[in-house]
Amino acid sequence: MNRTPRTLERKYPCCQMHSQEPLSYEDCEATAQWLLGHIKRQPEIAIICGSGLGMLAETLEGKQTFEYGEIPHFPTSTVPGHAGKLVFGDLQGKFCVCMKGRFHMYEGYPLWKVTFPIRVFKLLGVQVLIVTNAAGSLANSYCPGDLMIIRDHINLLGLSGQNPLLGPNDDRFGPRFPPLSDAYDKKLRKMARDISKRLGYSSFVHEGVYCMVGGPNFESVAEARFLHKLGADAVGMSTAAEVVVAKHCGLKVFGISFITNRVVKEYEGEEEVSHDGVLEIGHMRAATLQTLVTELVGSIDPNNNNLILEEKEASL
Ligand SMILES: O=P(O)(O)O[C@@H]1C[C@H](O)[C@@H](CO)O1
Ligand SMILES: Nc1nc2[nH]cnc2c(=O)[nH]1
Repeated sequence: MNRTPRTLERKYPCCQMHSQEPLSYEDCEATAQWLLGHIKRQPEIAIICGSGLGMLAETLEGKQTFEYGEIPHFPTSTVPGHAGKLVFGDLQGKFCVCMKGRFHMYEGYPLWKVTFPIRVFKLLGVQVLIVTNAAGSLANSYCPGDLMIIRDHINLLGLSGQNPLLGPNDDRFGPRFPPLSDAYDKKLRKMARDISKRLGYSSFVHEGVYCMVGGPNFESVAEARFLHKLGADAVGMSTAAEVVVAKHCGLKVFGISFITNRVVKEYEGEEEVSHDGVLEIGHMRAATLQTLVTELVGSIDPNNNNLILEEKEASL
């Protein structure tokens, strides 16, 4: 029985999504074909811009921009700091596609819808996915404004049965049981560490474990302590589901978190986290993340299995 009242569906289109079947391979192909009919060539690298980090998309050269609403089957962004635009253009000589705004489960979208763009990117010819997000720090040594290269993730939703790959598997995307032990590409992580060193960023660039929770509330003190004990260094409301789908369809993945706040782990503390605070820190220090991602894109050879541009290899 469909329990979503029609008036609610009209006001919040994302409520309607719950009553739909997951989008098929053919739907993804239709979206990819529509985009290929509008862009000059196939993108090699996709970048997902997290909360408040969309300015990176503005640095692309020869930009072509599409509102999510005009792209067949695309959901729409409902969160401040997520503009809802897909931007194609050149970055460091690579043709890239940037999601200026992503989708979250707390907006009312099922995870297969949240991750739909990843499969479209694969069908567009993308080989490398760069995911960025805003996250709160659990590790005591991290400060707001720091960056964390994602070494691994804890997909708390996945562990509790909320996975974008639930349901019949379409082998054209990938295997029924994809391995996730090497989710965040080792070479890309090393490249990012080396670039951070060269840029003088080492003191505020960490490498750690990201935990995805459902949100939209920020953590209680007991939850924060629990996640820290589990081994998470940072927590956010995105990314892991996107990475599961990216690995399932064979993309190479690099992930980086922008630490916007400390997650409160003490009952005596005065700090309180807010989305406005997250956006404010994001704007203040977004340039450093932008520089690091731009340099990384410049060092990647998406067509080389080794991923590293030969002339850059010597300088790293
Ligand atoms: O899209 P991301 O993961 O960057 O967004 C984070 C998590 C929440 O959506 C929001 C909280 O302020 O920022
Ligand atoms: N869950 C969660 N997501 C965030 N996104 C930015 N900061 C936070 C945080 O403290 N917790």
